[in-house]
Amino acid sequence: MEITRLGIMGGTFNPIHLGHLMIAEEARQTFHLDKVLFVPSYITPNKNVNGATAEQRLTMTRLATADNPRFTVSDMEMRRKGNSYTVDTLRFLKKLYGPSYILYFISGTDTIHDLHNWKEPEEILKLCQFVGATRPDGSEQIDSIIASFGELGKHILKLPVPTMEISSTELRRRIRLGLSVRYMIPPAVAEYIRKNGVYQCTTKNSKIESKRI
Ligand SMILES: Nc1ncnc2c1ncn2[C@@H]1O[C@H](COP(=O)(O)OP(=O)(O)OP(=O)(O)O)[C@@H](O)[C@H]1O
Ligand SMILES: O=C(O)c1ccc[n+]([C@@H]2O[C@H](COP(=O)([O-])O)[C@@H](O)[C@H]2O)c1
Repeated sequence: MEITRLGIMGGTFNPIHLGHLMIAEEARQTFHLDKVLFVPSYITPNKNVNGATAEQRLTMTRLATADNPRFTVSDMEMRRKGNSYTVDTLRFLKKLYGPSYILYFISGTDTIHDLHNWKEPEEILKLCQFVGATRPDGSEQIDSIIASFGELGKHILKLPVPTMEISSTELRRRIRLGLSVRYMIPPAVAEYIRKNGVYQCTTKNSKIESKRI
């Protein structure tokens, strides 16, 4: 049986940035993934999402990944609607592709810290290898979280990556204030944001805030 290693990069991607692309590429290389599927969430559980529509987040994800032949985007969570639970996405992919596919869910360490609060975390670890990007200096303590899952903890894989202090929250703030986001997001995404006025709040307060900078 020929094995295919499929990476799944789930995220709100509000907007997608170089931190996301970098960890996906590092995971692809380290775990010899054949492909990485970017899956923008429709509704991220327990997260307030504002500033861009689901459709815009999907479009930006497509623009950001278009130049990498190993990256593709799926709108499966958008089509499924409702809360985008990772266990549902993994079950769907496992059923679609069968046992010849090994699934690698790619995430940041902050995600690993929260994994116990997700829907059916043990089931998630049965369905995939759960990759957690960590700081290269090893300063993050995720061993106790790995141990807390017992035998299933072996499905959590540490991936040391260069630290990139970029977040979508900070990017939305910068865009609102008219600050540069160059070298933080792909140029095609920056262009889309500019043309469509995404995240550019037009309220009186934000104009006042901009003037102070
Ligand atoms: N700079 C980064 N380096 C490594 N991993 C990251 C980075 N930014 C986000 N991630 C990881 O990418 C995944 C998707 O993240 P998400 O789309 O929520 O982006 P975010 O920048 O964390 O967003 P927000 O600031 O809105 O919370 C998560 O698992 C998160 O841990
Ligand atoms: O399944 C869950 O319970 C669950 C809870 C929180 C987040 N997730 C998924 O984790 C990914 C990253 O989420 P976030 O909050 O970092 O944007 C995204 O694909 C979410 O759908 C999944």
